[in-house]
Amino acid sequence: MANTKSSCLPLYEKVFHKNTYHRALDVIILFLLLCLLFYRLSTLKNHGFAWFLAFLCESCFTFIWILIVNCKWTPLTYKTYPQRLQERIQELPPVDMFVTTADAELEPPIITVNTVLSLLAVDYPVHKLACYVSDDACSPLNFYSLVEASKFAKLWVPFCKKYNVQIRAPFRYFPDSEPSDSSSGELLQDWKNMKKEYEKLSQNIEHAAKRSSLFDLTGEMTVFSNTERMNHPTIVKVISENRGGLSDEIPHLVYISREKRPKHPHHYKAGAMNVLTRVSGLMTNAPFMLNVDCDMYANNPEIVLQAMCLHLGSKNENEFAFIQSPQYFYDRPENLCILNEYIGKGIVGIQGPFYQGTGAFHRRDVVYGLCLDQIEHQGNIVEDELLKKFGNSKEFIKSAAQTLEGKTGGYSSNISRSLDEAHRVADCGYEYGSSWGDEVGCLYGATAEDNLTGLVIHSKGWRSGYCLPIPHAFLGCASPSGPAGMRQQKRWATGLLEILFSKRNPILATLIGKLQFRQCLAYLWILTWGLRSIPELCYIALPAYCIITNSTFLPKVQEPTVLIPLALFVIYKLYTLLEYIQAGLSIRSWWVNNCMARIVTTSAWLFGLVNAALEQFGFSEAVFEITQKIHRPSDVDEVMFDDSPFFVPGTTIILVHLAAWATGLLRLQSQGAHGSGLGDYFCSVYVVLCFFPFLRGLFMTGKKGIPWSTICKSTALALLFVQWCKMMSSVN
Ligand SMILES: O=c1ccn([C@@H]2O[C@H](COP(=O)(O)OP(=O)(O)O[C@H]3O[C@H](CO)[C@@H](O)[C@H](O)[C@H]3O)[C@@H](O)[C@H]2O)c(=O)[nH]1
Ligand SMILES: [Mn+2]
Repeated sequence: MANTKSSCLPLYEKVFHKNTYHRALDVIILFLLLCLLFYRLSTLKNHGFAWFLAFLCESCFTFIWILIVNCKWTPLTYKTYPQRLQERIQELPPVDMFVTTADAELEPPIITVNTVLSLLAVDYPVHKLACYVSDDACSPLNFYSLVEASKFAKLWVPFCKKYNVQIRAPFRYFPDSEPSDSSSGELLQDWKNMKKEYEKLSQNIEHAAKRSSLFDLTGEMTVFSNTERMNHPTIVKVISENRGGLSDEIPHLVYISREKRPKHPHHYKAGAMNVLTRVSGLMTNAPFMLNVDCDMYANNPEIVLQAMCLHLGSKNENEFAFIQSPQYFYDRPENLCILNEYIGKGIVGIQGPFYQGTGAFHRRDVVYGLCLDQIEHQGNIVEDELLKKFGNSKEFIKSAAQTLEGKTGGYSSNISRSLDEAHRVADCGYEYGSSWGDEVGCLYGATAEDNLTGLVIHSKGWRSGYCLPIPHAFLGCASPSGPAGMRQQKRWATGLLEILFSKRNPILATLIGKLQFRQCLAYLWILTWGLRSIPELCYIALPAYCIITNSTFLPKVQEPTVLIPLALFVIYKLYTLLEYIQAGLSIRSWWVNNCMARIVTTSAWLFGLVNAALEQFGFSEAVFEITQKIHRPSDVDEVMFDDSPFFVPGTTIILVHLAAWATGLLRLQSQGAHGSGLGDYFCSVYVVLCFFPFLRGLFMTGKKGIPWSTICKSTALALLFVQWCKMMSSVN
């Protein structure tokens, strides 16, 4: 009885967020921006170069603001009811879970192991789950760690379920989970045993890491002998197989290191994802696939149930192509928080969130290229067509046809059976002549493969869903600060521009595809990150330029029109501050992020733009540099320097403004009168405050100090700039 009743209740509901005052503020800011532009335009002929440049920059900012307002306009979230889903337990579909790792040093195996353990232990019938780990490092250490982890998992998973443990990644669970004295003796005993076992596991892995060059490559490990990271055959190993008996308490666990050969492009993460998709297609062929980066452990044990509420809950079960949960970080809880809170939820209300590369539950048939309007005629698929599309594996094609016909793969108790074929589909030549990476799977052609793949799915008319449970679904390591963080931001900026400059760009997708117009604007907001560096850099240089050339780019203090830029500045800053406070963040993190945004835009994104331009003209090739995953101490707000070019723009900006102040002061002494106004000086001081870490870095040593080589380069650039300003002022 309860069953029939529960099957009528919805599995999720839409929650529209009323945001009248956000909208009002958004519109006020837009209005002020337009006033400013109008004022500039109407007074253009009375002013010089600075005025014109300010007009150009502000036009860009207005355009970006329109994109942002569009993103934020109709926020939406979904409320899910996993307990209702659980009451229909027999109907739960299988889910394949993918973890990608690519470097045993930058991505320590213990982190990957924790992610895998958290996935193996989620609240979902174990025999409906399979976990596939792709190791692009081809590291025996990774394999060894996973084998050890699977032994530990056989204790850990039952323990988590027995005591309903909330955080199922042991490295996050143990430090602060000691049961209180009042808890049952059994729990205390079990907890202590588990802790001891986990310590043993991490020690084993640590020891193995220390002697990893001397790994004993015998037995199971012989496959790793004579392998190099970029030159080795496919390795697929079933680490743990769930044969469906009662004693099998953990899901299937499979290790995959796809074939790599020096002359074959491997397409980085996208390539790894496609191999995972094919191997899992042969072994378990679940209709849904979750993928996470190796550092993104499942923080909410209900996450699979939550996502399934969305996938299975819509009336025709065809609403969403994928369900995305936002990225959050355990070591920097505030990072990305604002982005997820306002822009993220806003995009959910348009066509759905972007695919973020991790924390997403994809429908397998959509990944295989299914369009929304093809659902009706899934029945008649010709084998030849399939061969052309999916490559030359009869077995894989059989499974793909099943998927496209909507027949969900049943539970596979014997996955080792498919091992031979699995090796074949993971070979580096398998994709030649097929549609993998082009029409099928994760798409190639941009280092931001996630955005590209999601965009193409949206272009086919699909929507995506958003899963925002409490506690957060997945938590990972925050982006590092300093040079490594800059490299990551640069890769993103480049990768996003690669999409913008490609034939898959959102504008074409709206014109000839099914991408909604507002979703197109949302994509433009993210894809143009790299382009923003130019107006931002110009605007930051403007106050210095004006002070040096004794001109101004703002109305005089006594003119009433000065109120427009003043109001814009004050309202915008207070507005963003309010957003932080509403999200429960501190004023300090608001200020730090405000400064970091300026620094990243003018350095990492600038180099991202240069990089993307070079690629367009064939001078450089896209690479995916892996980001280091480490536990960081809490002084992460500090900007760390090295001699990479990333820190040249910031240092130059500081030097240029200091030079401007000196020029201004000298002029004040000699002439008294002044062409630049208070506004120019105020802006200059504000810029210096934003780039304060660089000012401090000039006088510090070690990682917090700017190296001499950078200072020299920046001084040369700053001198050039000052010289150019002088030239300009003598022309006028
Ligand atoms: O050749 C490669 C390179 C990377 N990876 C994996 O890709 C994931 C992401 O790499 P990471 O260095 O952590 O990059 P991030 O910039 O942190 O990743 C973000 O940005 C990527 C590109 O936009 C997305 O793919 C990611 O999901 C998203 O978290 C990791 O699990 C890597 O192991 C591979 O499997 N093979
Ligand atoms: Mn990452």
